[in-house]
Amino acid sequence: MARKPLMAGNWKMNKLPSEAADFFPEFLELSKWQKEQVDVVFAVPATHLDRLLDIGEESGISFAPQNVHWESAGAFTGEISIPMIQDLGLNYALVGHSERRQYFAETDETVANKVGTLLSAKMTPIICVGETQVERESDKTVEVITRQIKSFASKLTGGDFVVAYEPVWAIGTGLTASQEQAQDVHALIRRLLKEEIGEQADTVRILYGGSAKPANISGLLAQDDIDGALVGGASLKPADFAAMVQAAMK
Ligand SMILES: O=C[C@H](O)COP(=O)(O)O
Repeated sequence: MARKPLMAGNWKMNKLPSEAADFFPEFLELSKWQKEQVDVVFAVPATHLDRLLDIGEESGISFAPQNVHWESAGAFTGEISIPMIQDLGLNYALVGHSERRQYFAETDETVANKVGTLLSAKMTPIICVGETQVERESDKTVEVITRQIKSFASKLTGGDFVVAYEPVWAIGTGLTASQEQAQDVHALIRRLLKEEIGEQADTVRILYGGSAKPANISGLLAQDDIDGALVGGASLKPADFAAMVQAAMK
């Protein structure tokens, strides 16, 4: 089944709000991005979102928060709600990134709650899963990915969502999963989704993340179940991310 590729940048905690807009003219010029061919999303710090609305409107780029809370409002100091994001007119939100799981005590349960609230709000979660180096070396990759996918499966009651497979050992390390390693886990994720949601699993986009860059993106995108990428470091450089979006248009 042909799925429209999705190239997502994750800026993490980088760039100042006043610098953010400067990125896009160069990116658009270099990428010659055709929005009919590839979707482009940038997950940026929440402080940047409001400033980027005009660029999103003019270009068709989607902007997204890197995290949201599952409750709609209340006494949750420091958190951002899904209605706040929707009020800006945004559609995507990143959830369950391994850095949130590792440093901010995000659990399978909180990820599932966020997925449920986003889907109820008709938004599109980009749900991150992935094993650590210790888990891979002890042959626990299948077990961990299965647990993570099943943890939010009961929330998948309709609506669009994206899964990002990010082996934790490949994030920001320069180590990339080989095309075969990545394809094996992507195929596993699609099989697990099929058990939960049937044939709709064939329409779900599964992104690869972990030291994806211009030099390795084409090989990854050539795999049957790799429908795009979630890109950290290389998404901070207009020329690098432009080259990756171009690779996804071929
Ligand atoms: O969300 C993006 C990932 O954590 C990948 O980051 P990276 O491309 O810098 O390895």
